[in-house]
Amino acid sequence: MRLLHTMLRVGNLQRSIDFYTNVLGMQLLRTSDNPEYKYKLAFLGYGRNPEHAELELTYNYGVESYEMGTAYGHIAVGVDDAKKACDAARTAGGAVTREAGPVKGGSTVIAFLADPDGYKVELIERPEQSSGLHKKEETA
Ligand SMILES: C[C@@H](O)C(=O)SC[C@H](NC(=O)CC[C@H](N)C(=O)O)C(=O)NCC(=O)O
Ligand code: NI
Repeated sequence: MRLLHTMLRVGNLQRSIDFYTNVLGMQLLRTSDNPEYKYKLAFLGYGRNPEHAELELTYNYGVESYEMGTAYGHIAVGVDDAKKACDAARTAGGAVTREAGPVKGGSTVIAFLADPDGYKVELIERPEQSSGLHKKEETA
């Protein structure tokens, strides 16, 4: 098996496409429209399945917002420099909700953005080289 995508329901498809491309540097991979069932899809990412997991954005005709609830956490994006990524995000109109800094209880530098619908996006600095998100992290 392999992880293919994560789906988020959004209130304005182009607004979200603009965010994930202009602010987070993703590619718009494909879109589709399903008039029978009244929804549109956009797939974005840093590459295509199966090598890269993708983000699936779903727009339901006429639905401009959703209750975020308390269950959703975040999607995470690896970056070379979290502070620079936050500065670039701000310049591109993105909202930084947690400035770059070590994760609580660890040394890996993280930051958080909010996308146009309020979904949180975690930026993790050089996850491949990080000494661990938490002091007592153990590889399973
Ligand atoms: C392309 C594939 O990755 C999909 O996820 S499409 C699956 C399809 N999605 C929708 O219907 C989206 C609109 C829906 N109103 C929603 O908000 O989820 C889906 O869930 N189909 C259900 C089925 O039983 O086919
Ligand atoms: Ni899907």
